[in-house]
Amino acid sequence: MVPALQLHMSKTAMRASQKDFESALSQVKRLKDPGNEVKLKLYALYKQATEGPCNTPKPGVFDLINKAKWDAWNALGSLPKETARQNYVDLVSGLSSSSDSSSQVKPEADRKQPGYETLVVTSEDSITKIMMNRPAKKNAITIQMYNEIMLALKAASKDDSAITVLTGNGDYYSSGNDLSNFTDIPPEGIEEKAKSSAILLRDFVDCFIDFPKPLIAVVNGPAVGISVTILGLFDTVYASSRATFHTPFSHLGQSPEGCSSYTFPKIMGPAKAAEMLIFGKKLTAAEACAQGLVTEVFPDSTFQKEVWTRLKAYSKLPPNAMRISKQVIRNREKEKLRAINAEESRALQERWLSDECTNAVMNFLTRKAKL
Ligand SMILES: CCCCC/C=C/C(=O)SCCNC(=O)CCNC(=O)[C@H](O)C(C)(C)COP(=O)(O)OP(=O)(O)OC[C@H]1O[C@@H](n2cnc3c(N)ncnc32)[C@H](O)[C@@H]1OP(=O)(O)O
Repeated sequence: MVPALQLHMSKTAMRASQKDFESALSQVKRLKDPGNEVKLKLYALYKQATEGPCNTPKPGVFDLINKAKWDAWNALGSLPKETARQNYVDLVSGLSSSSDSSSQVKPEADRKQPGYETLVVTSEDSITKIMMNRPAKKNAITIQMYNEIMLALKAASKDDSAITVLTGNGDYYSSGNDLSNFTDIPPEGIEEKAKSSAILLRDFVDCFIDFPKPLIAVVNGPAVGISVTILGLFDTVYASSRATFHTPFSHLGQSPEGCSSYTFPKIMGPAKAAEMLIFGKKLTAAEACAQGLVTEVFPDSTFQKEVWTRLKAYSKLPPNAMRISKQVIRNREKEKLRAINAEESRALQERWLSDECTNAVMNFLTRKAKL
């Protein structure tokens, strides 16, 4: 870029940002109480934007409020003042843009793409959003929903959106595989059912392995089973503080899928992965974040606003650069992931024929067992 033009552009951007910052400062006074976590975030960004990195002495352990403020500011490290100012403006605009603070999203009937019964698929602001839409069944994934998610991902890989999001409608992200999928046995028998389910599973997970654009999970509530395991194939995972992460495979007489037998030990180390995948330990959002499965946790009260503000900003980045970056990060693992997916699907095909699995599913369907 011509240096003079570059200088002009950056000065304009900084001036605009300073103006936005001042208006955000007055806007923030009119907001209803956004809760302590957001207030701390606002405080930290304000201090960073106006004074730069925190270099004041750390308050004593009993000075709880000032220590919390200092920690929040100090956590921003050497974030540049301009970026802090911009983040402050984005956060305030997200907080003001909608008065709806609930985690339930109303399906956007007017903008939704036709042809899906179990999903609401929308494309707006260079973001394709695929929302699982069986809230009364906790977004349990039926055979139809697996097929529709694959269709939606294939369409999103070719549309002009820059990023793609998977999320859930209602209080759950997803309760995983719909256990009544196992009851629809074809005339060819149970072996045939297990075989076709293994093929479906392999094809479904391959779609995530091969997805070419940045893929983001917006985990709006508890996540179970396959909705958790495939998170290792996403590029970013944002979670509400209400979300939990649970893979009760042994309880169900089953074994891990979604390449989690490979991605989880890689992400969180073998010992933590084994506790989740073998013993079914349920993680809170904070624990999942500490272990690297989740990118960032947001307070439930501001989850939708904060996440969508962030995603709208990301979706404005150059789309080709984002795609190439993803390829560079992921491509060398693709063949390996496909082989792991095939192996996990084969193991499950056998598990689905076991007494352990049949009894666990029957117990759930006859309401003798719940997680
Ligand atoms: C073909 C490819 C296979 C890939 C392999 C995948 C494996 C997995 O994903 S394993 C994980 C399977 N999921 C589960 O085991 C979860 C089972 N569900 C539960 O334990 C509970 O429903 C709950 C803890 C998720 C929620 O409990 P609660 O808040 O008490 O709500 P309800 O149980 O009353 O649920 C409301 C409604 O939704 C139905 N439902 C919820 N989850 C599922 C599910 N996974 N499969 C089928 N149906 C589900 C539940 O039966 C209720 O229905 P109604 O009784 O008709 O209201």
